[in-house]
Order: sequence, then C-alpha cells, then structure tokens
Amino acid sequence: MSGAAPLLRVAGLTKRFGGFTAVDQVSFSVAEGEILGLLGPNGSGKSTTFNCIAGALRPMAGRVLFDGQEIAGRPADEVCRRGIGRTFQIPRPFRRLTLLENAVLAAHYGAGGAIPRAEAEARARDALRLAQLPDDLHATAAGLGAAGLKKLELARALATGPRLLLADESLGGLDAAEMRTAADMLRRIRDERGITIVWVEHIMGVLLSVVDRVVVLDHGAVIFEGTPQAAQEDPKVAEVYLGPPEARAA
Ligand SMILES: Nc1ncnc2c1ncn2[C@@H]1O[C@H](COP(=O)(O)OP(=O)(O)OP(=O)(O)O)[C@@H](O)[C@H]1O
Repeated sequence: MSGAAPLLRVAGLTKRFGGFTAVDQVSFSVAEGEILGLLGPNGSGKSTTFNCIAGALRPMAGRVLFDGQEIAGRPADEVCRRGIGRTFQIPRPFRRLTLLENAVLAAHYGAGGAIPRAEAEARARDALRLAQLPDDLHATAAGLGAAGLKKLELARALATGPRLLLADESLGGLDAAEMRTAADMLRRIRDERGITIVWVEHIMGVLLSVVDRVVVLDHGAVIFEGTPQAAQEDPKVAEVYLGPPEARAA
C-alpha cells in the first residue's frame, strides 16, 4: 500500500454473540482504489465483520474509520450515504418492481432521498449498465435467474453511489463461466470508476486472479494478510482450507 491514508481502516474490531466471539480483534486497512479479498471458511467471521462495517451490526469494541471518520455503530443508511455501498449474500430485490425501479430506489436511498427523480434514474441506468443487465430494464426482478439476481444486487449497490463497495459472496450459486464474468465485472468497476472494493468470499478460486491483497480469517481472527500469490503458498491458509497436512495426504 502507498503512504496515503487508507480509505477504510478497521482496528481491533470485536463482536460477540452471547458468550461466543465471532470477530476477535480484527484489524486491516484498504487503500483507495484497491480490491481487497476478505476470505475464510464458513463461520470464520467474514459476514459479521462486513456487517459491522456496513452498519447492520454494532461492534462491541474496535474502530471503523472511513475516509478518516469514525463510523463504527452508525446506522446502515448513514453508512450508505457516506459512501459505502453493499451487496447481500442472498439478493433481496423488490421482486414485483422492474430492474429500473429497483435501482432507482437504491439511488434515492444512497442519496438520503435528496435527489430529483431524473437524477436518481440517471444514476440507476448507469449502475444497471455497469452491472451488464439485459436491455429490458422494465422487466420485473422476479424473472431473473441466479446470475441476473447477482447483477441486480450489484447494480443496486452501485446506484447508491459508493466510494467503497462491500461485495458479499458475489460468486455464490454461479457456474464457472458466470464466476469469471462476475470477477471481471468487479475489476472493471474498480478500473473504470476507481471504486474501492472489499470482496468477501469463502472460496478462493477466481477471486485470487482479481484482488490486489487478501485478508484471511479463521475463528474470527486474522490469520493471514498479503498478496494472492503469498496466500496460495501460506501453510496456515492451506490448513484452514484444506485441513492439516496429514489429513490431506490421506
Ligand atoms: N446473530 C448471530 N447470533 C449468534 N451467532 C452468530 C450470529 N451471526 C453469526 N453468528 C456466528 O458467528 C460465527 C461467524 O459467522 P459469520 O456469518 O460471520 O461467518 P462467515 O465467515 O461469514 O461464514 P459464511 O461463509 O458461512 O457466510 C458463526 O459461528 C456464526 O454461527
């Protein structure tokens, strides 16, 4: 990373559910324009970390600084207005509304309702184009398959006008070709728009060819931070993903 202040800094982030610590003193930073992969097996604390950043959960300790401002514990709509857009692991569009209407609502949400309808529609159309949705923007969301729903989820997050995009499990439910397309799309969004991305995923696969850096969680703690290349060679990462060496040989 360069010497510039990071766009996002998470420090000592901790979240407990009852007596169970789901996120334990997690710290990492993301530079403006970077794509960071936040990886880890099921239950390692990725979504909880993500939700603490996006304002869906209130952390018990730690800091979340976005563009130098503390946002830990701020509500989700305020976090969005400040410039953090998110997708959900399970897409939740308004199924009876059209693709365009879904994205227009997201544009209004991101602006706190403070933009005229024409401006919201322009932002919505731009986001839908960027997410490569089909030409018929007046079709309802109910007609979309898994890949289309993921694209609409991405378009809705983009329509909020983010500087930082939190992408949650963007590859879930996609086949190999669709995964490649989704990964290329995230890279293009960063390359063409300069949008910084934190990409949460439990599988490494195609993600490693797109991200600049990787943070790996296990049991709520950071066990690795570095380049995708180094992640593939790290014994701790291999153990988390593949099991201990003796089990792998069996
Ligand atoms: N609301 C909750 N109440 C109690 N426990 C929770 C809650 N949310 C998450 N957990 C637990 O916290 C741990 C971390 O969950 P989290 O969803 O953050 O993991 P994850 O890495 O995102 O997993 P996945 O890849 O399956 O989405 C898990 O053991 C989970 O069961």
